[in-house]
Amino acid sequence: MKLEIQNGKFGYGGNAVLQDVNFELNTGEIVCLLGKNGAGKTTLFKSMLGVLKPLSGSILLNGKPIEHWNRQQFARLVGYIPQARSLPFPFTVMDVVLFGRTAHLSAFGSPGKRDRILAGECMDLLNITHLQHRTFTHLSGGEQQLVIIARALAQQPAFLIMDEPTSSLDFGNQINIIRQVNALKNNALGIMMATHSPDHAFMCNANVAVVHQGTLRKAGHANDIISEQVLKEIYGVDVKVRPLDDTRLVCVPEV
Ligand SMILES: Nc1ncnc2c1ncn2[C@@H]1O[C@H](COP(=O)(O)OP(=O)(O)OP(=O)(O)O)[C@@H](O)[C@H]1O
Repeated sequence: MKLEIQNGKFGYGGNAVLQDVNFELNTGEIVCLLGKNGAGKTTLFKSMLGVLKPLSGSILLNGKPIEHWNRQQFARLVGYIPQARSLPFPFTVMDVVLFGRTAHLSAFGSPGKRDRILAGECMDLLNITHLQHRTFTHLSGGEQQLVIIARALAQQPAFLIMDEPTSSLDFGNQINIIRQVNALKNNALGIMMATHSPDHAFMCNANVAVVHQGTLRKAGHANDIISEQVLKEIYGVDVKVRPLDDTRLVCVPEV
């Protein structure tokens, strides 16, 4: 399956944030999206999800424009993990994770035993089973983020769009999410993940796309794209890119 942008121009009220965007995400692929604050990563995601109408150009899911997809069918195939923020969900954690099953239920259906088992498995993967009876709004920001990720996993989409999923997580949970992302890729999901840590792209052996100067560019493997020069150009800081072993590179900022 393929999620594709053709000649996309995206923005607000007629003002373009990004233009000349051509891109494709395939199942079984991880693309890490880099770009400085305000570059347009969330704008790109909102456009790919059909929440923000493109100023021009097309977004296609399996060759069909996304506006022609039935919303429930689209939601079965494309999951979204928004940037961490306090969502007003006065529900239990189990209920929030079960919301991920909504697109799979019939019009008036409610989640059944299989949905609850799946929700439980997703919570297990993220080590949050002990939170299942807690009220979502009473959790810490990082705990809420893990619940939102579990909800997206319960959706069992073909594509997962993740907007800085690790930003509010402690070091251990960040690594757990990166491991989950790698496992999902092996299960043939297509994943696009915005991150402010270029090392995530090395850890995921991912492809990289960069939002910079009003467009999306440089799609290729992390080892080919992420260089000291590119990081200086994007973030304006000096970073050494060094081999950790035969295959993996790491970023070491100069301070
Ligand atoms: N609803 C909106 N109306 C008008 N302009 C907006 C709106 N949302 C975002 N913008 C502008 O679009 C630009 C891109 O914002 P966006 O949120 O896409 O950046 P980002 O790359 O996700 O940033 P960050 O890394 O800080 O999350 C910014 O200049 C922002 O001010």
